[in-house]
Amino acid sequence: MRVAVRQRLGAFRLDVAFEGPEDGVTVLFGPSGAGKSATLAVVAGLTRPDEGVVAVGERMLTDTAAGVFVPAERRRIGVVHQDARLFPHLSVERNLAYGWSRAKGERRIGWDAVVDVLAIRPLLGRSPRDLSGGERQRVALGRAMLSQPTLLLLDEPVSALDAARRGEVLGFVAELKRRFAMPMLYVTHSADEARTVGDHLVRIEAGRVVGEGAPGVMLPVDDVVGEVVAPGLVRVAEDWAVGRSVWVRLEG
Ligand SMILES: Nc1ncnc2c1ncn2[C@@H]1O[C@H](COP(=O)(O)OP(=O)(O)OP(=O)(O)O)[C@@H](O)[C@H]1O
Repeated sequence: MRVAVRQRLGAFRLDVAFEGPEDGVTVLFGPSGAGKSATLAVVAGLTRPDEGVVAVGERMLTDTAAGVFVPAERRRIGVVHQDARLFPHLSVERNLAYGWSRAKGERRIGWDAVVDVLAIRPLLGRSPRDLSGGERQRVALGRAMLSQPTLLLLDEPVSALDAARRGEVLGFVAELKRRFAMPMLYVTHSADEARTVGDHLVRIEAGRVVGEGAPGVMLPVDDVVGEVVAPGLVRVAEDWAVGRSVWVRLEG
């Protein structure tokens, strides 16, 4: 996956460029207002950048210089939002069937495989209204996967859940990745989530990429507790200090 776009949104300027693995999770993380949603909208094809490219594998989705812009509904991108957005009047099974029916061409991702990986078989006859938040997110993941996406966008998919459910759903995301090798773009403001789920982390602030790397290499120290040992120098716990690049925000 490759994203390199510029877009002016009122007074805000988005100017981001990053690449992510074709069979892993790229996490876009950063504070509120950094431009995460604006980037997702460009990738999903909901907005057109002023300039730049969005590509998944060999497939060019946006290329302003070449006049390429694949409309959102033909991008074959699955999206999971913070709130599952299931159809409340349809059973879990029919919600999944909706995703399945949206697939075009060959179905590489099987119905039973998805249902089993996400452990949602016992829920098939239920109404989304009777599900817990974590269960709803699992069904939303299933519906998105069954539409046979070539890219899965996860927009703060666990932000509305409590800590225990969060871990559980993140485990299912990891399992989907393992089972169905595909690119995923995961947006969050949480450094913790970024480390847990990401293969490649992209930190954005004020519309720009300020650092990227593998979780073991890059240390997104949003929430670090450290000791200021000299102006501009903060010592953090030893086991934190494994990375090449460390972000430390100094206060005062
Ligand atoms: N259509 C628009 N017109 C003007 N400004 C916009 C538009 N869309 C987004 N912005 C601005 O761009 C900035 C980035 O917004 P964005 O929603 O992408 O941030 P974010 O990182 O997703 O934040 P959050 O974590 O709060 O969702 C914000 O300052 C926002 O007000």
